[in-house]
Amino acid sequence: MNAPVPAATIKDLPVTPAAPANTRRSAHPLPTPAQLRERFPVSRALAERIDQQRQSIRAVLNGEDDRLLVVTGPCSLHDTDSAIEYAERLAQLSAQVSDRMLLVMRAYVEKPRTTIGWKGMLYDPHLDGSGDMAEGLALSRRLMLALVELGLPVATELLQPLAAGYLDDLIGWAAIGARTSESQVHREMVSGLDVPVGFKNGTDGSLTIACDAMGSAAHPHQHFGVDELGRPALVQTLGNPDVHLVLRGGHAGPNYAAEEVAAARAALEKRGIAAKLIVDCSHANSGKDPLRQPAVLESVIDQRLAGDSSLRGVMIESHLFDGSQPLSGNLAYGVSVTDGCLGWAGTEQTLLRAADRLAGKGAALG
Ligand SMILES: O=C[C@H](O)[C@H](O)COP(=O)(O)O
Ligand SMILES: C=C(OP(=O)(O)O)C(=O)O
Repeated sequence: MNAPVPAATIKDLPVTPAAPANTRRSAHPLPTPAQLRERFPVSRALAERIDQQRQSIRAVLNGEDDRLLVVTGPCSLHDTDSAIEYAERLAQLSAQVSDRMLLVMRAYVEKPRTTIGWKGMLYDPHLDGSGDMAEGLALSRRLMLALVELGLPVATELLQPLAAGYLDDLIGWAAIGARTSESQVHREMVSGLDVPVGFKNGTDGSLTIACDAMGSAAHPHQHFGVDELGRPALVQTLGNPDVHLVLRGGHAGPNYAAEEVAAARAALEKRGIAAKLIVDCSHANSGKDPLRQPAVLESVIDQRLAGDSSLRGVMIESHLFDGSQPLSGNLAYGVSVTDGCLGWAGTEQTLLRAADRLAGKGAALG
């Protein structure tokens, strides 16, 4: 094995002649995670509350608390007012169902795209393609902080590993999306997070990549990264014990029915991974029709009531109003600008009904 090169020797190495300028990109400095955390700090009391929220989520995922974890909220956050209004309503609803459900608000500021499209508040907060990421980072952190201060845990998808350090002290639960579950870089990042993380199955429906992801993320890693000051760093991680599978359907159709859930459970058990499943009621499980999400949730409740205790949670894409709208012209308040969502009225009714059924008070839909 080669001996490490002493720092002094590295300094003395001849400088490589500058490569021709790359005309295909330009770089614009951004604040570091440390700067943004200092600008929008988490108080000690709030940090303790977030830690407690993570413990509660872990208890549900581990089956020590038999409530249903419900991650619900907009497909993407694009304006502060509607996000705050949603969080206030959700906090009120949470108080009504908290004996049967643990509600967590989706606060997604990064969107993975199949090809191209708006990538979320963090990248383009003015919604006009100007790509003001310095403002996007600040707005995302400020808004997420405001949402947690309203009382409920927040959930987000961690898409760009470099962005995680700006937000990961605020979140109670995170997802790795269907398009990135197979990525080594994302698995390494998750292995160093002190947050429960769900890996989604692939867009083709593959469970294998998510199972592989869980195996990898539960292990220690050494990987390339940046420190709090934005400097290149060797990052050493301990492995994340709180990883689990999110069933979101795939190109061949949904995967939330009892038969597919049993197959997922068997796939995990074969690898010696405890089956803690979350069903995403949206995406390929609803055929991208947001109004079909209640039927998916209903099936999950049926399966729970029939004795399937591996189903620990659900995800719902929900906003103040039904549907979605294109990102052009005057935007309607409280309507998603990415995937279609179930409106608040439908969300509240669906969750109250599910809570009643879990409490043994309601009957299945005929
Ligand atoms: O949840 C959101 C979308 O399904 C995901 O971002 C992909 O969107 P797209 O296929 O419209 O790019
Ligand atoms: C993009 C999302 O999901 P998926 O990765 O399952 O497509 C999402 O939940 O916003």
